[in-house]
Amino acid sequence: MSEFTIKPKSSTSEVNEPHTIRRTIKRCASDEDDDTAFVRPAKTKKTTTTKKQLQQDSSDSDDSDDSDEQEDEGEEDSEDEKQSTSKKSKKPVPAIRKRPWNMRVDSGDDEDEPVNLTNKSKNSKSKTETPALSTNKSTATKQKVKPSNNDDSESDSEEEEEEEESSSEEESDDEEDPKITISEYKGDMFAAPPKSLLLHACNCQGSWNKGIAYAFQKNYPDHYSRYYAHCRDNDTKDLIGTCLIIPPQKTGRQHWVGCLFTSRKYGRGKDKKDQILENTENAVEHMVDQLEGWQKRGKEMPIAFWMPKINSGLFRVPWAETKKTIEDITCKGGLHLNVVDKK
Ligand SMILES: Nc1ncnc2c1ncn2[C@@H]1O[C@H](COP(=O)(O)OP(=O)(O)OC[C@H]2O[C@H](OP(=O)(O)O)[C@H](O)[C@@H]2O)[C@@H](O)[C@H]1O
Repeated sequence: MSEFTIKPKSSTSEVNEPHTIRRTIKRCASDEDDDTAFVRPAKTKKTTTTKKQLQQDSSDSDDSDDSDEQEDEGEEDSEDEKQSTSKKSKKPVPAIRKRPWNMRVDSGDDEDEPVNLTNKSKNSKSKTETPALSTNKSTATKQKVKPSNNDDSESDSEEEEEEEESSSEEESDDEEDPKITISEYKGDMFAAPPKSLLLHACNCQGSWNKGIAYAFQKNYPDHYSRYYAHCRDNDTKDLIGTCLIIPPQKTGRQHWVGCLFTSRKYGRGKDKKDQILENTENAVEHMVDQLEGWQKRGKEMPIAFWMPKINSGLFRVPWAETKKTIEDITCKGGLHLNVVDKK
C-alpha cells in the first residue's frame, strides 16, 4: 500500500482564502440556536505537513469569522430540516448484517488518528500483493513484449510460456470480486450502533452547514474539526474523489465518520451531476483501499457502514444513479452499506 502524503495548501487554494473560511464560520455562528458553532482554528503557517504533524495539528484554536457571502451561494436553511435531522428515531435499528469479510476487530494502536489522506494513487497496488479488500473494476490486459532474439523455435516456446502465464493471470483477474451491496431502510442514520461508520457526501471547502452535514456538525463537532483541518491543509484537487475516515472521537456517540468528497464546492458552485458520480466512485474506492490497509495492520475497524442517500438532496443527484455507481464497485470480501433515509 503506497504511503499517503499530505501536501500543504497552496496560497491560491480556496479553503485558505480568508473570505472562504469567514464565509463558513459566520454561517455557523449566525445560527441563533447554535451556540456551539465551531470556531475556525488559526491558520497554520505554510509548511510541509507530514501525516503525523497533521494529526497533531488538528487541535482547534479560536478565531472570529463572517460568512455572509456563503448565504448567497446556497439556498436558505430550513429550520425543520435542522430540527428533524437531530430527532431520535423511534424505529428499531435494522439488524446489522455480519461483516462480509473476516476483518479483525482489535484495538488499534492509534485509534485517534484520522486516516487516509489524499494520495491520489489510490489503487497503486503492487502486483505481488493479494489484497483482502481491493476495488477491481476492470481486468488490466497484459501487454505482451515480443522476445528480441532471432531463434524462432526459442521465441515460439517462450511465447507459449508467456501465453500460459498471461492466460492464468487473466483467469485470476476474471474471478469476479463481489460487488458492494446496499440495503435501504427508513429511519434516522444517527441511530446507528456505536462503532459504525457513518458516511456522507462532503464538499472540499470545509463546510458542513446545510442538510445532513449540518446535523453532523452539531452531533460530531470533533469530527467536524478534523474534516475542517483536512480541507484547510489540502488542495481541493487532491481532496476531490477521496474519502477521509475519522475514528470515534470524544463526542459523537462512538461513531466513525467517513467524508466522501463528491463535490469540490457547494450550493450553486457544486460540481455537475456526472462529475459528482465520478467523484463518488473514486471516493468509495478510496475508502475500500484504506479499510484494506487497516485490515492488514490489524487496526480497529468499523463494525458496520451506514449512510444517507448521499448526493440526493442539496447535490441534486438522483439517488438511483448514485446507488448504481456504488453497486458497480467490486471489492475483495465484499462490502455491505446500510442506507437509511428519514423520509
Ligand atoms: N438524519 C437523517 N437520517 C437519514 N437521512 C437524512 C437525515 N437528514 C437528511 N437525510 C437525507 O440525506 C440525503 C442527503 O441530504 P443532503 O442534501 O444533506 O446531502 P447531499 O449529499 O445531497 O449534499 C451534500 C452537501 O450538502 C451539505 O451542504 P453545505 O455544503 O454544508 O452547504 C454538505 O456540506 C454537502 O456540501 C437526503 O435525502 C436527506 O433527506
